[in-house]
Amino acid sequence: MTLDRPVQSGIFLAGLLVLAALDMVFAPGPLTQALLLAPAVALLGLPHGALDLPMARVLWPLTGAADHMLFYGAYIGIAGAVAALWWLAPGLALIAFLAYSALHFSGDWEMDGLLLRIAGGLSVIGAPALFHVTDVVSIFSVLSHGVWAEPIAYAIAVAGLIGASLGLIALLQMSRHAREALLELVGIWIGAAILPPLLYFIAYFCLLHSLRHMRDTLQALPERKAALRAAAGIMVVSLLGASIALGLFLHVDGVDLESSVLRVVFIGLAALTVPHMLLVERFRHRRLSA
Ligand SMILES: CC1=C(/C=C/C(C)=C/C=C/C(C)=C/C=C/C=C(C)/C=C/C=C(C)/C=C/C2=C(C)CCCC2(C)C)C(C)(C)CCC1
Ligand SMILES: [Fe+2]
Repeated sequence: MTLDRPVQSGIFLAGLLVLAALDMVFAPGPLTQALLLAPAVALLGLPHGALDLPMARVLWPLTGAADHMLFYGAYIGIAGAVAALWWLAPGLALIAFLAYSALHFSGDWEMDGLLLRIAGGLSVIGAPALFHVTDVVSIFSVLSHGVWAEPIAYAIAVAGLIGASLGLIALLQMSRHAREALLELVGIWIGAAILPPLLYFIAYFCLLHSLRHMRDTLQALPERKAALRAAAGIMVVSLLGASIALGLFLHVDGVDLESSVLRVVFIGLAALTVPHMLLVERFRHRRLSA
């Protein structure tokens, strides 16, 4: 299966339709949404990061156990430093998370030129806050323990507006790239408008970002079967880590289930994103200059 661009856009749009139908029929509350988010991210989102190990093996000659230990240590060390920032300065950590996420997600439109790249990155993060600011503020409050949740949500709504304006400018230029990106950007804006933020995030992150990244990375890796085997091992370790973190929040901290799930998912992703981004950008450069 080649999973070309029209297929990728189609999977995303079909996912949005399914989630919209689910939302209309069952109207899941915040706890159910969080309980849908966790397995979706675990099954469809985490694997794209699990390919970081095979990617690193292409970037550096990780031959023996010592090289691997060094890589794991650096990866977990960086992720741990980000998690510590959430502990020490949750408001700052949330701002940084949203900023570097917009940058990372903009890579999904890398092939469409700078204007659409910025439009995509800002729209993904800002669109839900523009339509559902109260829901976004309450999720941010859980993540940042209430610190700056409201101004941050309003700030990303403004970023979303800028993203939409840049997208419109790009569309008016009517380039081939703009036409290809059009369906995805329209999907993002309609999805963010009609779906609760967490369901919208499942559709974008699991069905567009993660699938596109996995397809591009697997195509660029020399040995796909070995890469998938390595990624499977990493998945097992990551899921074990996430379960331990969830248990700690629930039993040691006594936080309720919904808040615990939101923290494990988003703070976990925030921590993994920094080493993930560093690797992805390096790999991208290598691919482009090859
Ligand atoms: C290799 C390795 C590993 C693993 C790793 C992994 C597995 C990774 C992953 C990674 C990943 C997987 C990443 C991801 C990312 C994500 C992101 C970046 C996200 C973001 C998000 C956001 C930003 C959101 C926002 C919001 C909210 C929160 C609410 C609603 C609304 C909105 C949507 C706006 C380990 C550690 C084991 C070891 C060492 C080595
Ligand atoms: Fe990613």
